Amino acid sequence: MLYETLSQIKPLDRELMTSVKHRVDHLIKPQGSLGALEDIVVKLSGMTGNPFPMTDNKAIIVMCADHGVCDEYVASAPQSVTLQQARNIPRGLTGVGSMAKQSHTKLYSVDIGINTDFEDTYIIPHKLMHGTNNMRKGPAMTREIAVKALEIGIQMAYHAIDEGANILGTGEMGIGNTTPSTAILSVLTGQSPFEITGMGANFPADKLKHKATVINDAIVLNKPDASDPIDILAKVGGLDIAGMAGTMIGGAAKGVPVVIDGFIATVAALIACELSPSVKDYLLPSHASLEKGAKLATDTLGLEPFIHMNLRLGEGSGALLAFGLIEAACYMNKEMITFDEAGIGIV
Ligand SMILES: Cc1cc2ncn([C@H]3O[C@H](COP(=O)(O)O)[C@@H](O)[C@H]3O)c2cc1C
Ligand SMILES: O=C(O)c1cccnc1
Repeated sequence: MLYETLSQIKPLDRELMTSVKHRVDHLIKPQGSLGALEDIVVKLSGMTGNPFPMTDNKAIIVMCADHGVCDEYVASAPQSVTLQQARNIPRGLTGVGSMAKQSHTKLYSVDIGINTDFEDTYIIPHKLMHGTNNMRKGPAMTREIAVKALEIGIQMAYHAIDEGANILGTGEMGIGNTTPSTAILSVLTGQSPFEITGMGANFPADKLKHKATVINDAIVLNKPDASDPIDILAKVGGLDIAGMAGTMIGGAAKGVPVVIDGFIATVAALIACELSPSVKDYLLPSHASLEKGAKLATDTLGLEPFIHMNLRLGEGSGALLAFGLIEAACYMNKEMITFDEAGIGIV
Protein backbone atom coordinates (compact mmCIF):
# COMPACT_ATOMS: atom_id res chain seq x y z
CA MET A 1 0.00 0.00 0.00
CA LEU A 2 2.92 2.38 0.72
CA TYR A 3 4.45 2.08 -2.73
CA GLU A 4 1.07 2.25 -4.47
CA THR A 5 0.30 5.48 -2.56
CA LEU A 6 3.69 6.97 -3.48
CA SER A 7 2.98 6.23 -7.15
CA GLN A 8 -0.36 8.10 -6.96
CA ILE A 9 1.21 11.49 -6.18
CA LYS A 10 0.60 13.79 -9.13
CA PRO A 11 2.80 16.69 -10.22
CA LEU A 12 1.49 20.17 -9.42
CA ASP A 13 -0.88 21.74 -11.97
CA ARG A 14 1.68 24.22 -13.36
CA GLU A 15 -0.71 25.68 -15.94
CA LEU A 16 -3.22 26.61 -13.27
CA MET A 17 -0.43 28.00 -11.06
CA THR A 18 0.63 30.31 -13.88
CA SER A 19 -2.90 31.65 -14.32
CA VAL A 20 -3.45 32.07 -10.55
CA LYS A 21 -0.12 33.90 -10.28
CA HIS A 22 -1.15 36.17 -13.13
CA ARG A 23 -4.42 37.03 -11.37
CA VAL A 24 -2.72 37.49 -7.97
CA ASP A 25 -0.26 39.87 -9.69
CA HIS A 26 -3.24 41.96 -10.83
CA LEU A 27 -5.04 42.15 -7.48
CA ILE A 28 -5.40 45.68 -6.16
CA LYS A 29 -2.02 46.02 -4.43
CA PRO A 30 1.56 46.70 -5.47
CA GLN A 31 2.75 43.53 -7.25
CA GLY A 32 4.43 41.13 -4.81
CA SER A 33 3.47 43.19 -1.74
CA LEU A 34 1.73 40.29 -0.02
CA GLY A 35 4.97 38.33 -0.25
CA ALA A 36 4.82 34.72 0.87
CA LEU A 37 1.00 34.83 1.07
CA GLU A 38 1.01 35.12 -2.72
CA ASP A 39 3.35 32.13 -3.09
CA ILE A 40 1.21 30.07 -0.72
CA VAL A 41 -1.98 30.48 -2.70
CA VAL A 42 -0.25 29.79 -6.02
CA LYS A 43 1.19 26.56 -4.60
CA LEU A 44 -2.19 25.59 -3.08
CA SER A 45 -3.87 25.98 -6.46
CA GLY A 46 -1.25 23.69 -8.01
CA MET A 47 -1.84 21.07 -5.31
CA THR A 48 -5.63 21.15 -5.38
CA GLY A 49 -6.38 22.01 -9.02
CA ASN A 50 -8.65 24.77 -7.68
CA PRO A 51 -8.10 28.43 -8.69
CA PHE A 52 -9.76 29.47 -5.42
CA PRO A 53 -8.51 26.90 -2.89
CA MET A 54 -9.84 26.99 0.68
CA THR A 55 -8.24 25.55 3.82
CA ASP A 56 -11.11 26.09 6.23
CA ASN A 57 -11.39 22.47 7.40
CA LYS A 58 -8.21 22.17 9.40
CA ALA A 59 -6.96 19.01 11.09
CA ILE A 60 -3.79 18.01 12.89
CA ILE A 61 -2.82 14.36 13.24
CA VAL A 62 -0.71 13.92 16.36
CA MET A 63 1.35 10.73 16.34
CA CYS A 64 2.09 9.56 19.90
CA ALA A 65 4.81 7.00 20.65
CA ASP A 66 7.50 6.06 23.11
CA HIS A 67 11.20 5.57 22.51
CA GLY A 68 13.25 2.73 24.03
CA VAL A 69 16.37 4.88 23.84
CA CYS A 70 15.03 6.76 26.88
CA ASP A 71 16.69 3.93 28.89
CA GLU A 72 19.97 5.74 28.09
CA TYR A 73 18.88 8.97 29.80
CA VAL A 74 18.46 11.23 26.79
CA ALA A 75 15.35 13.09 27.93
CA SER A 76 14.47 15.09 31.02
CA ALA A 77 10.81 14.15 31.29
CA PRO A 78 9.61 10.65 32.27
CA GLN A 79 8.17 8.55 29.45
CA SER A 80 4.79 8.50 31.20
CA VAL A 81 4.33 12.10 29.94
CA THR A 82 3.78 10.71 26.42
CA LEU A 83 0.53 8.98 27.45
CA GLN A 84 -0.56 11.86 29.67
CA GLN A 85 -0.17 14.32 26.80
CA ALA A 86 -1.76 11.91 24.29
CA ARG A 87 -4.83 12.06 26.55
CA ASN A 88 -4.63 15.82 27.12
CA ILE A 89 -4.22 16.81 23.45
CA PRO A 90 -7.70 15.82 22.19
CA ARG A 91 -9.22 17.28 25.35
CA GLY A 92 -7.77 20.68 24.45
CA LEU A 93 -5.47 20.87 27.48
CA THR A 94 -2.00 21.10 25.88
CA GLY A 95 -0.17 23.68 23.76
CA VAL A 96 -1.64 22.47 20.49
CA GLY A 97 -4.89 21.40 22.16
CA SER A 98 -5.69 24.78 23.65
CA MET A 99 -4.89 26.74 20.49
CA ALA A 100 -6.87 24.32 18.30
CA LYS A 101 -10.00 25.56 20.09
CA GLN A 102 -9.28 29.12 18.95
CA SER A 103 -8.79 28.18 15.29
CA HIS A 104 -11.47 25.44 15.14
CA THR A 105 -8.95 22.77 14.24
CA LYS A 106 -9.80 19.10 14.61
CA LEU A 107 -7.18 17.05 16.46
CA TYR A 108 -6.55 13.35 16.05
CA SER A 109 -4.43 11.86 18.84
CA VAL A 110 -3.07 8.55 17.55
CA ASP A 111 -1.43 5.86 19.69
CA ILE A 112 1.10 4.48 17.20
CA GLY A 113 3.39 3.07 19.89
CA ILE A 114 2.82 4.29 23.46
CA ASN A 115 4.56 1.91 25.87
CA THR A 116 1.57 1.15 28.11
CA ASP A 117 -1.87 -0.42 27.62
CA PHE A 118 -4.81 1.81 28.44
CA GLU A 119 -8.32 2.68 27.38
CA ASP A 120 -9.26 6.14 26.19
CA THR A 121 -12.01 6.81 23.69
CA TYR A 122 -10.36 10.12 22.72
CA ILE A 123 -7.25 8.32 21.43
CA ILE A 124 -7.23 6.43 18.11
CA PRO A 125 -5.64 3.01 18.71
CA HIS A 126 -2.97 1.99 16.18
CA LYS A 127 -0.31 0.66 18.55
CA LEU A 128 2.44 -1.16 16.64
CA MET A 129 4.85 -1.66 19.55
CA HIS A 130 5.05 -0.79 23.24
CA GLY A 131 7.64 1.87 22.41
CA THR A 132 10.57 1.26 20.08
CA ASN A 133 13.55 -0.84 21.11
CA ASN A 134 16.59 0.92 22.54
CA MET A 135 18.56 1.87 19.40
CA ARG A 136 21.82 1.96 21.34
CA LYS A 137 21.43 -1.84 21.72
CA GLY A 138 20.04 -2.70 18.27
CA PRO A 139 17.51 -1.56 15.64
CA ALA A 140 14.62 0.55 16.95
CA MET A 141 12.11 -1.58 15.03
CA THR A 142 11.93 -4.03 12.15
CA ARG A 143 11.67 -2.89 8.57
CA GLU A 144 8.18 -4.38 8.43
CA ILE A 145 7.03 -2.26 11.38
CA ALA A 146 8.57 0.88 9.86
CA VAL A 147 6.51 0.32 6.70
CA LYS A 148 3.39 -0.32 8.81
CA ALA A 149 3.95 2.94 10.70
CA LEU A 150 4.21 4.84 7.41
CA GLU A 151 0.98 3.16 6.31
CA ILE A 152 -0.83 4.15 9.50
CA GLY A 153 0.16 7.74 8.73
CA ILE A 154 -1.30 7.38 5.23
CA GLN A 155 -4.47 5.78 6.63
CA MET A 156 -4.90 8.60 9.17
CA ALA A 157 -4.47 11.24 6.45
CA TYR A 158 -7.17 9.50 4.38
CA HIS A 159 -9.43 9.26 7.44
CA ALA A 160 -9.10 12.99 8.22
CA ILE A 161 -9.71 13.88 4.55
CA ASP A 162 -12.79 11.59 4.47
CA GLU A 163 -14.03 13.50 7.52
CA GLY A 164 -13.76 16.75 5.55
CA ALA A 165 -10.22 18.06 6.13
CA ASN A 166 -8.89 20.23 3.30
CA ILE A 167 -5.58 20.92 5.03
CA LEU A 168 -3.56 18.68 7.35
CA GLY A 169 -0.91 19.44 9.95
CA THR A 170 1.56 16.94 11.38
CA GLY A 171 2.15 16.71 15.11
CA GLU A 172 3.90 14.35 17.51
CA MET A 173 4.11 13.54 21.18
CA GLY A 174 6.89 11.21 22.24
CA ILE A 175 9.26 11.83 25.09
CA GLY A 176 12.79 11.27 23.79
CA ASN A 177 11.94 11.79 20.11
CA THR A 178 14.52 14.52 19.47
CA THR A 179 17.10 11.72 19.88
CA PRO A 180 15.97 9.56 16.90
CA SER A 181 15.19 12.75 14.92
CA THR A 182 18.77 13.92 15.37
CA ALA A 183 20.07 10.46 14.45
CA ILE A 184 18.07 10.49 11.19
CA LEU A 185 19.28 13.99 10.37
CA SER A 186 22.87 12.95 11.02
CA VAL A 187 22.56 9.95 8.69
CA LEU A 188 20.88 11.96 5.92
CA THR A 189 23.27 14.92 6.03
CA GLY A 190 26.52 13.32 7.19
CA GLN A 191 26.77 15.87 10.02
CA SER A 192 28.14 14.51 13.28
CA PRO A 193 25.68 14.14 16.19
CA PHE A 194 28.23 16.10 18.23
CA GLU A 195 27.53 19.13 15.99
CA ILE A 196 23.74 18.97 15.76
CA THR A 197 22.34 17.54 19.01
CA GLY A 198 20.10 19.97 20.84
CA MET A 199 18.22 20.42 24.09
CA GLY A 200 14.82 18.95 23.07
CA ALA A 201 12.44 19.54 25.96
CA ASN A 202 15.03 21.28 28.19
CA PHE A 203 17.61 18.53 28.46
CA PRO A 204 20.47 20.01 30.51
CA ALA A 205 23.21 21.69 28.46
CA ASP A 206 25.98 19.95 30.41
CA LYS A 207 24.53 16.53 29.43
CA LEU A 208 24.27 17.20 25.69
CA LYS A 209 27.57 15.49 24.99
CA HIS A 210 26.14 12.32 26.53
CA LYS A 211 22.99 12.59 24.36
CA ALA A 212 25.17 13.03 21.25
CA THR A 213 27.28 10.01 22.29
CA VAL A 214 24.14 7.85 22.53
CA ILE A 215 23.06 8.99 19.06
CA ASN A 216 26.52 8.37 17.65
CA ASP A 217 26.70 4.90 19.24
CA ALA A 218 23.31 3.98 17.74
CA ILE A 219 24.47 4.99 14.26
CA VAL A 220 27.81 3.17 14.58
CA LEU A 221 26.12 0.00 15.89
CA ASN A 222 23.18 -0.16 13.44
CA LYS A 223 24.88 1.21 10.31
CA PRO A 224 21.75 2.62 8.64
CA ASP A 225 21.97 2.84 4.86
CA ALA A 226 21.79 6.57 4.06
CA SER A 227 20.24 5.82 0.67
CA ASP A 228 17.38 3.76 2.14
CA PRO A 229 14.88 5.84 4.18
CA ILE A 230 13.07 2.77 5.52
CA ASP A 231 16.34 1.30 6.77
CA ILE A 232 17.07 4.61 8.54
CA LEU A 233 13.61 4.69 10.14
CA ALA A 234 13.86 1.06 11.25
CA LYS A 235 17.35 1.32 12.72
CA VAL A 236 17.46 4.77 14.33
CA GLY A 237 13.93 6.17 13.88
CA GLY A 238 10.68 6.33 15.77
CA LEU A 239 7.10 5.23 15.22
CA ASP A 240 5.84 8.81 15.62
CA ILE A 241 8.34 10.08 13.03
CA ALA A 242 7.38 7.32 10.57
CA GLY A 243 3.68 8.03 11.15
CA MET A 244 4.16 11.73 10.39
CA ALA A 245 6.07 10.91 7.19
CA GLY A 246 3.13 8.68 6.23
CA THR A 247 0.64 11.49 6.83
CA MET A 248 2.63 13.70 4.45
CA ILE A 249 2.60 10.97 1.79
CA GLY A 250 -1.15 10.36 2.28
CA GLY A 251 -1.99 14.07 1.98
CA ALA A 252 0.16 14.37 -1.15
CA ALA A 253 -1.53 11.36 -2.76
CA LYS A 254 -4.95 12.98 -2.23
CA GLY A 255 -3.85 16.45 -3.40
CA VAL A 256 -4.32 17.88 0.09
CA PRO A 257 -1.74 20.31 1.54
CA VAL A 258 0.19 19.15 4.60
CA VAL A 259 1.81 21.63 6.98
CA ILE A 260 5.06 20.55 8.59
CA ASP A 261 5.59 21.41 12.27
CA GLY A 262 8.99 21.88 13.98
CA PHE A 263 12.25 19.95 14.08
CA ILE A 264 10.82 16.45 14.47
CA ALA A 265 8.23 16.93 11.73
CA THR A 266 10.85 18.43 9.40
CA VAL A 267 12.98 15.31 9.84
CA ALA A 268 9.86 13.23 9.04
CA ALA A 269 9.44 15.38 5.92
CA LEU A 270 13.02 14.58 4.88
CA ILE A 271 12.21 10.87 5.11
CA ALA A 272 8.95 11.30 3.14
CA CYS A 273 10.79 13.24 0.42
CA GLU A 274 13.53 10.58 0.28
CA LEU A 275 10.76 8.03 -0.42
CA SER A 276 9.43 10.28 -3.19
CA PRO A 277 10.63 13.82 -3.96
CA SER A 278 7.12 14.59 -5.27
CA VAL A 279 5.84 14.75 -1.66
CA LYS A 280 7.58 18.10 -1.24
CA ASP A 281 5.16 19.74 -3.70
CA TYR A 282 2.36 19.17 -1.17
CA LEU A 283 4.22 20.40 1.91
CA LEU A 284 4.08 23.84 3.47
CA PRO A 285 6.46 24.91 6.24
CA SER A 286 5.37 26.53 9.50
CA HIS A 287 7.91 27.88 11.98
CA ALA A 288 11.64 27.95 12.57
CA SER A 289 12.12 25.75 15.65
CA LEU A 290 14.82 26.75 18.12
CA GLU A 291 16.02 23.14 18.36
CA LYS A 292 19.70 23.06 17.37
CA GLY A 293 19.36 20.81 14.32
CA ALA A 294 16.26 22.57 13.00
CA LYS A 295 18.02 24.96 10.63
CA LEU A 296 20.02 22.16 9.04
CA ALA A 297 16.83 20.09 8.65
CA THR A 298 14.96 23.02 7.09
CA ASP A 299 17.83 23.96 4.78
CA THR A 300 18.16 20.34 3.66
CA LEU A 301 14.43 20.19 2.92
CA GLY A 302 14.50 23.56 1.20
CA LEU A 303 11.27 25.09 2.52
CA GLU A 304 11.73 28.41 4.34
CA PRO A 305 9.62 28.67 7.53
CA PHE A 306 7.07 31.52 7.76
CA ILE A 307 7.05 32.04 11.51
CA HIS A 308 9.96 33.14 13.71
CA MET A 309 8.63 33.20 17.26
CA ASN A 310 11.19 31.16 19.25
CA LEU A 311 8.92 28.09 19.31
CA ARG A 312 10.30 24.67 20.31
CA LEU A 313 7.34 22.63 21.51
CA GLY A 314 6.21 20.23 18.80
CA GLU A 315 2.74 18.60 19.14
CA GLY A 316 1.81 20.36 15.87
CA SER A 317 1.69 23.77 17.59
CA GLY A 318 3.59 25.60 14.82
CA ALA A 319 1.57 23.92 12.06
CA LEU A 320 -1.55 25.14 13.81
CA LEU A 321 -0.28 28.73 13.84
CA ALA A 322 0.64 28.50 10.14
CA PHE A 323 -2.95 27.43 9.35
CA GLY A 324 -4.03 31.00 10.14
CA LEU A 325 -1.60 32.50 7.63
CA ILE A 326 -2.46 29.95 4.96
CA GLU A 327 -6.19 30.54 5.38
CA ALA A 328 -5.60 34.29 5.16
CA ALA A 329 -3.82 33.70 1.83
CA CYS A 330 -6.91 31.84 0.57
CA TYR A 331 -9.18 34.74 1.55
CA MET A 332 -6.84 37.23 -0.11
CA ASN A 333 -7.08 35.25 -3.34
CA LYS A 334 -10.84 34.74 -3.16
CA GLU A 335 -12.04 38.10 -1.87
CA MET A 336 -9.63 40.75 -3.20
CA ILE A 337 -10.56 42.50 -6.42
CA THR A 338 -8.28 43.16 -9.37
CA PHE A 339 -7.35 46.61 -10.71
CA ASP A 340 -9.63 45.89 -13.69
CA GLU A 341 -12.57 44.99 -11.44
CA ALA A 342 -11.97 48.24 -9.54
CA GLY A 343 -11.92 50.18 -12.80
CA ILE A 344 -8.36 51.42 -12.25
CA GLY A 345 -5.47 51.06 -14.67
CA ILE A 346 -2.34 49.39 -13.26
CA VAL A 347 -0.30 51.83 -11.15
C1 LIG B 1 5.39 18.34 29.25
C2 LIG B 1 5.88 18.19 27.82
C3 LIG B 1 5.00 18.48 26.78
C4 LIG B 1 5.44 18.37 25.46
N1 LIG B 1 4.81 18.60 24.30
C5 LIG B 1 5.65 18.37 23.33
N2 LIG B 1 6.85 17.98 23.79
C6 LIG B 1 8.01 17.76 22.93
O1 LIG B 1 9.10 17.26 23.67
C7 LIG B 1 9.44 15.91 23.32
C8 LIG B 1 10.79 15.89 22.66
O2 LIG B 1 11.81 16.34 23.50
P1 LIG B 1 12.81 15.30 24.20
O3 LIG B 1 13.47 14.54 23.11
O4 LIG B 1 13.76 16.16 24.98
O5 LIG B 1 11.97 14.43 25.10
C9 LIG B 1 8.34 15.46 22.37
O6 LIG B 1 7.34 14.79 23.07
C10 LIG B 1 7.86 16.74 21.79
O7 LIG B 1 6.58 16.66 21.26
C11 LIG B 1 6.75 17.98 25.15
C12 LIG B 1 7.64 17.65 26.20
C13 LIG B 1 7.21 17.76 27.52
C14 LIG B 1 8.15 17.42 28.65
O1 LIG C 1 10.75 21.65 17.07
C1 LIG C 1 10.29 20.62 17.60
O2 LIG C 1 9.56 19.82 16.95
C2 LIG C 1 10.62 20.29 19.03
C3 LIG C 1 11.70 20.85 19.65
C4 LIG C 1 11.96 20.51 20.96
C5 LIG C 1 11.16 19.62 21.62
N1 LIG C 1 10.13 19.08 20.99
C6 LIG C 1 9.84 19.40 19.71
